[in-house]
Amino acid sequence: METVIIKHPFNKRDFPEMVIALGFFDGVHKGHQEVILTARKEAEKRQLKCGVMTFFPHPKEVLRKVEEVQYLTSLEKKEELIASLGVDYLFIVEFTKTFAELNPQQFVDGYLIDFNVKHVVAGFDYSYGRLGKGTMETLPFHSRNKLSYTVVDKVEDNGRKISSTNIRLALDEGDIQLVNDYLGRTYETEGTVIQGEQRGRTIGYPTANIKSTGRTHLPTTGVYAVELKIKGQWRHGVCNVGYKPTFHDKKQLGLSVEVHVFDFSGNIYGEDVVIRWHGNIRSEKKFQSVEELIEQINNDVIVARKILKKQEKSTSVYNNT
Ligand SMILES: Cc1cc2nc3c(=O)[nH]c(=O)nc-3n(C[C@H](O)[C@H](O)[C@H](O)COP(=O)(O)O)c2cc1C
Ligand SMILES: Nc1ncnc2c1ncn2[C@@H]1O[C@H](COP(=O)(O)OP(=O)(O)OP(=O)(O)O)[C@@H](O)[C@H]1O
Repeated sequence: METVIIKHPFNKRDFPEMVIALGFFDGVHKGHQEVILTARKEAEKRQLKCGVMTFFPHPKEVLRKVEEVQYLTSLEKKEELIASLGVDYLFIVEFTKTFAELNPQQFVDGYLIDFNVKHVVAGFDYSYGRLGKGTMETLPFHSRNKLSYTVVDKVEDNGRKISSTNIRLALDEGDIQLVNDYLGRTYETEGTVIQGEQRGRTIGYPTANIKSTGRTHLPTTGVYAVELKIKGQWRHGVCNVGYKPTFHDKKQLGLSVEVHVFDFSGNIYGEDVVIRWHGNIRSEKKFQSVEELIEQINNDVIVARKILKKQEKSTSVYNNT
């Protein structure tokens, strides 16, 4: 797959005729996979190349609908996932205020027709152009019938749309099961191991304190069964996301993410790591004594091992790397 970064206005380049899937695609969840795989099928049918057009940063952020978007996938991860779906071209269009001002006609002319797009695929709720005024139904009009299109029906779960927004809400509720169901793979976040307070080892549970890379959407505070990829190897563990209320009255130190890796010792400060989130165990609590906390962690480890053993039997194709 070739990735092409587009800054508006861009220097026109010749591309082969193609079918294109349109959307932001944060998380590359099951709904997105359906859209992209439909584009691939349409491309094969027409013997054309298959492209995906996405944007960066998130339009909601540029249009100030939200202060900051916490992403489900970094740009690199999104690229990797889209490539694994057999796409030929990924266009990452820099989303700026000027780009957002393009009306539907200008978007269709400048970003679809000029890219040699012949057929467009998007979901049932996709819109484009200034104020989202262009829809799939207006595409023949705006393209003077040069473009045909396929609309993908809503991919849903119990009547609820599988969407990036609903996955973020599930993370905010610590519902990892739902997150992973919607993604069709296990949720991952990237980070670096940093220095903690060095207390972990004194209570018998040394932890790797992890600072997330970029603007990652973390699960809410609580204890989780996880895998941690260290130096290329996946290891089982248990993770606490929180403020350690047993030791700190207020949220003094900010949010910490720490993983106790089972049967592991070694200095990993400064290492880049990946956390794979497998299941929620409980909420974070303030304990009256360190002994009570240790007793609870002993139990967390047992529960985490059970969850991880169970998931090993049902590993998704995405989880092989
Ligand atoms: C599995 C696990 C569960 C934890 N649960 C809690 C908790 O419920 N409440 C709390 O105050 N701290 C909890 N902690 C955080 C410990 O207080 C923390 O690991 C310890 O203070 C060491 O921190 P440090 O690595 O920054 O030195 C948990 C840690 C782990 C590994
Ligand atoms: N559940 C779904 N079923 C069918 N198409 C979908 C689904 N979710 C997204 N799409 C389509 O995938 C493309 C990318 O959508 P987009 O990036 O807006 O995802 P989203 O999950 O709807 O995001 P958000 O929650 O931010 O609205 C669009 O064409 C959109 O219509």
